[in-house]
Amino acid sequence: MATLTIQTPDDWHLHLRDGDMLAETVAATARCFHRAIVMPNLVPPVVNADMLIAYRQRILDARPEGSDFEPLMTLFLTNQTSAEDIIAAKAAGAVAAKMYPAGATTNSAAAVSQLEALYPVFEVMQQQGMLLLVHGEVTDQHIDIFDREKVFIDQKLVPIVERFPDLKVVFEHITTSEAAQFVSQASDNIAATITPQHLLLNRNDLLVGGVRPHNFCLPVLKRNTHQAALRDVVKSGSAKFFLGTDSAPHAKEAKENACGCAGCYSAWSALELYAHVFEELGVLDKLEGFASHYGADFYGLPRNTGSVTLVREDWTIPAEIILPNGKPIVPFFAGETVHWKVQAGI
Ligand SMILES: NC(=O)N[C@@H](CC(=O)O)C(=O)O
Ligand SMILES: [Zn+2]
Ligand SMILES: [Zn+2]
Repeated sequence: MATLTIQTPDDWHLHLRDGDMLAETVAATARCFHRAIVMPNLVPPVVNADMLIAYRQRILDARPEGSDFEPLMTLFLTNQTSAEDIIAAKAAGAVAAKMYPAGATTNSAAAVSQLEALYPVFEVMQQQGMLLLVHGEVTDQHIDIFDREKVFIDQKLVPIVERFPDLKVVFEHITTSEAAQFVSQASDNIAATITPQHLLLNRNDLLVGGVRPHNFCLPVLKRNTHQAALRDVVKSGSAKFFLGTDSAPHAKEAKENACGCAGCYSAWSALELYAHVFEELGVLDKLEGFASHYGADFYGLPRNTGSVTLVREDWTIPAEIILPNGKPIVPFFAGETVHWKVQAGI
């Protein structure tokens, strides 16, 4: 049987949620990832050091027996975030701060409405060596949803990168050829995460033959030429692009809804789906760099010491997962057959 062993990977973009959900989400990620960058878009969001410390503890408490999973915490930027907040968050162990344009995505109502007003905060982050993570979409009513990432680059990201050349920026969950090109050509302080869904799917998978709410995430899936551009950059093996699942669970009833939530719960199959893509591209040998090396290197953290083995074996992603509160979640790719499986018990 074919197997593939790689250094233990990390997930550089993850939503664990809170409360009851943590028992499910922490275990699902800890089955193969040692660390994860934990997104702060709770309700209310994680806006200060005290909230960050308390949230981190709730995550640690939810770890399965024997797990050494390590959450890497992030601060949610708002119009009110101050230099002191950044310094306190850093002292509390935050590795990054997350910038959502207000209203861009799930639970971002409290986020930033005037990006330029945050420049003094970026200045302090640059000094402190704290990374800036961005959800890169503008929110202007008149900008088409398929163009929101591209416009964000020109209007928002280029000025930030020019003004703060020493600030490390992760352009999260990129979805377009423009973003792939921008990051490729930018300085070494700019990198990007790529999700499994944006490598596997394009907007036909969202809309042809009926609306597929479980393929709906933000930034929304784009046309196949953009998907191809993302596949090209991972195929190239560039260290500027690394694994960030953006696994983002929502209750089934919130996804299968007249106003369905954005987010794909991919933690059950994420590493396997990346392996599937890398195999299709004929570059399985490049999975380890993408999943286990480049993210840690960019964040300035040590690479993991353990290893994870994937076995080439067909299995089917469950149709539903029942949460401790009895509510079902439909995982990403539910009912589909995946050809790789992470070996259990490592
Ligand atoms: N990606 C998504 O579609 N949703 C994320 C938020 C985000 O990462 O933008 C969520 O928190 O549900
Ligand atoms: Zn986002
Ligand atoms: Zn996300």
